[in-house]
Amino acid sequence: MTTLLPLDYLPRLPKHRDAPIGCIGSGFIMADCHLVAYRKSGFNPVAIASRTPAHAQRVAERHSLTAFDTYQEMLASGKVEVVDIAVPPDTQIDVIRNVCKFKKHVRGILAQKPLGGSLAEAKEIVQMCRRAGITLAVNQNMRYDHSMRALKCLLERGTLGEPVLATIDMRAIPHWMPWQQRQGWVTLRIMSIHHLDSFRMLFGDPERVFCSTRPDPRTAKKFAHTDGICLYILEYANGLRAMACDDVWAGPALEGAEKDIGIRWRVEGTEGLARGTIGWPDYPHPTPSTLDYTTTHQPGYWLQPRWKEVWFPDAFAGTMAQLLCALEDKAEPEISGQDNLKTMALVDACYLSAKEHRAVTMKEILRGRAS
Ligand SMILES: NC(=O)C1=CN([C@@H]2O[C@H](COP(=O)(O)OP(=O)(O)OC[C@H]3O[C@@H](n4cnc5c(N)ncnc54)[C@H](OP(=O)(O)O)[C@@H]3O)[C@@H](O)[C@H]2O)C=CC1
Ligand SMILES: O=C1CO[C@H](CO)[C@@H](O)[C@@H]1O
Repeated sequence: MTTLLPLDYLPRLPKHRDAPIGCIGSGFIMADCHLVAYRKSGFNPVAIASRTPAHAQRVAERHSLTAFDTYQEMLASGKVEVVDIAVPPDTQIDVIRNVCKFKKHVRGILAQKPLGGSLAEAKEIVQMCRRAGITLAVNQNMRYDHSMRALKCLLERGTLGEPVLATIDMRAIPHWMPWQQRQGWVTLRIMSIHHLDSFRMLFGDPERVFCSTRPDPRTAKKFAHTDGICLYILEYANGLRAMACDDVWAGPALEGAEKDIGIRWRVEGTEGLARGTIGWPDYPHPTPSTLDYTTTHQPGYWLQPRWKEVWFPDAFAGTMAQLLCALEDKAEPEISGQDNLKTMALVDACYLSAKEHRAVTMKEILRGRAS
């Protein structure tokens, strides 16, 4: 008989959910994901401001918030204790610098990924928040994808034994954001950052990375870039190898050929094998992530737990919850700004490895050599 032990695939929620949240930015991710998840979880978003007041007003009406013409006015109102930011990465440092001026009222900031335009900027953001006494968390929300959390639970229980080989195979076309063009980034700092961060959450920090990239033929028609299709291998001291193929081209699927879109992952351990999918945003159809596993502890079966929650928007409850819990516990958030510097460093290691066609250690990047 198969026994399916319950897996902890949901985030820990704070005891009190009434900390007033002020939102900065009113684009896709704020309007369709953060705020939807916060309302579902009983959190307390109260206000919003953006660059264009009419955009903030529109989202305020949809989610029953007070709109302010500028985020400085919102912060000066004294009504906000937690600030949720979703603006383009190259504008995030200035926004955070200004939020820190309101340290009298603001206790926590949830910043979007990537934390800054570079590792150096991310370090500055971490220092600014520390000096202001504000708790900084990062919205690296793939860590709260339900299949990733369930997988982490299996690893912690030893169901898979020692991890030997982990792979992520992404064949999916993200929505492009206009600010990516001025950065010249397509994949590593936008999408691979989730996979690199998830590998860190699951297995810890690797020693070095080998990365190879090429332009994505579709996006190359819009702007020059190097990091379209990205392949990378992480080497861990204990022998584990983690590898990803982030193919945001995914073949000529938008040019008339059939689509084969999705993110698949697999972890092979000495005592078990897990495989799964990350539910790719497919509005209006919710596509939950999946997990199947088999283990020598219960031979002869695939176990297939399922759930109804989806990565977008439900995982955004987790990233806000980790900040609210940290404020409640007076502790560091699970994805603190400080922790996220290592993910930013890993992204830089990938850029440098691809540029110089060699292995790059995390130490080399953390010591100061950036791409
Ligand atoms: N964790 C995740 O899974 C995801 C994270 N993201 C991240 O979220 C961020 C935003 O992405 P997304 O919503 O898709 O982008 P959009 O381009 O849709 O929205 C960006 C928003 O930021 C506002 N804005 C721009 N500059 C400023 C500024 N200086 N001050 C205040 N507001 C500003 C814009 O204002 P306005 O419209 O008012 O002019 C707009 O509302 C990015 O960093 C992206 O990487 C995005 C998708 C998923
Ligand atoms: O972080 C991200 C996660 O997936 C999205 C899917 O459209 C991306 O656009 C985004 O940047």
